[in-house]
Amino acid sequence: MDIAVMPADSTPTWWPSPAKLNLFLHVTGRYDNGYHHLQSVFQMLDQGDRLAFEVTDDSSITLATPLPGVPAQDNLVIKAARLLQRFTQCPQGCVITLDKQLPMGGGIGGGSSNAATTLVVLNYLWGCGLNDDALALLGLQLGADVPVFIYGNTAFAEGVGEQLTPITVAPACYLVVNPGVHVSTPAVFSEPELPRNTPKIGLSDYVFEKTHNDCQQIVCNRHPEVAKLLQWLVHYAPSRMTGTGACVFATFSNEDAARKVQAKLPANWSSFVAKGVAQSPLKRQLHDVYAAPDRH
Ligand SMILES: C[C@@](CO)(OP(=O)(O)O)[C@H](O)COP(=O)(O)OP(=O)(O)OC[C@H]1O[C@@H](n2ccc(N)nc2=O)[C@H](O)[C@@H]1O
Ligand SMILES: Nc1ncnc2c1ncn2[C@@H]1O[C@H](COP(=O)(O)OP(=O)(O)O)[C@@H](O)[C@H]1O
Repeated sequence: MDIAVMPADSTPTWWPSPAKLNLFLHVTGRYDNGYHHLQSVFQMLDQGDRLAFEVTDDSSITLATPLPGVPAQDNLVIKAARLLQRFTQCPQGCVITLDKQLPMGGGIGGGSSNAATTLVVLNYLWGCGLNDDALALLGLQLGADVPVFIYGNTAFAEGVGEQLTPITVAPACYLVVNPGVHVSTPAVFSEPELPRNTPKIGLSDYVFEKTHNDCQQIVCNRHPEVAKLLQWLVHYAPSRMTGTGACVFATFSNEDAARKVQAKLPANWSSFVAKGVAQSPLKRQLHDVYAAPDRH
């Protein structure tokens, strides 16, 4: 799989819904409600899905492009649109088109990003007037990873991933590989052997080599294909699993180097190459739209 760069000027207006990587993921404790206290760096990528929105005068919300295996009422795009409509009592509705490129359930945040793009763009198109903090709070009801996509910055994260501080990391190009196995996030977090006491680090202490992903060993034990992929990739570049898996990323200083290794990948592993960006393409596009002189 090779994901095309998202155009900002095609018709209909496409809105980016980028992927993320967890450059590291430490589990530092557990809340009373069972959720885990995490530390992570969310790296925004320049590649992802894209969505288009057509506003309607009635209140119906429709997804024109259903996802195989995901009933419409469970699709995070529909859930996000309904949540915003209910919260703001907006009388308008919409028809949404989702161009799905990212593998689902791979730890690269596709569903959460789709929800965030829906909240951010409908807030603009419906004229709801919510700020990012309000949208992030709404988004958190849909998933722990939604707020980072609302703010759209590469960020150091704490809490369940909602306490975010922008961070500057070294420019890099990533080869993201999908081993093709499905890993359940709740299953990983309910594993008795999951390390849950990793000492906290400060934002300024973050160094890739001195951090790790606490979920990686558990996932490798349960899914040998992930372990095999990691063993293959580390031969070429520093590599790590993202989130609760199953995707794995290898880090390169430039696109050519990433593409050379991509060309050597065994055919059973799909992959894409993406650049790390400080600000998500969604936020850049939104900024341009708000800055346009003819906006109504
Ligand atoms: C851990 C991360 C890192 O990015 O994994 P990935 O999903 O990206 O792989 C995410 O924060 C996941 O966020 P998200 O996928 O939105 O998770 P949610 O729907 O909120 O939670 C799914 C389930 O995971 C567990 N969970 C999730 C987040 C957290 N901090 N502690 C938990 O224990 C809970 O059992 C929860 O019911
Ligand atoms: N719009 C959507 N895109 C992707 N997955 C979705 C969407 N709506 C609901 N889901 C469900 O959410 C699950 C997690 O999706 P995703 O965010 O892609 O993975 P992850 O949280 O591992 O990065 C999927 O397996 C799917 O069942």
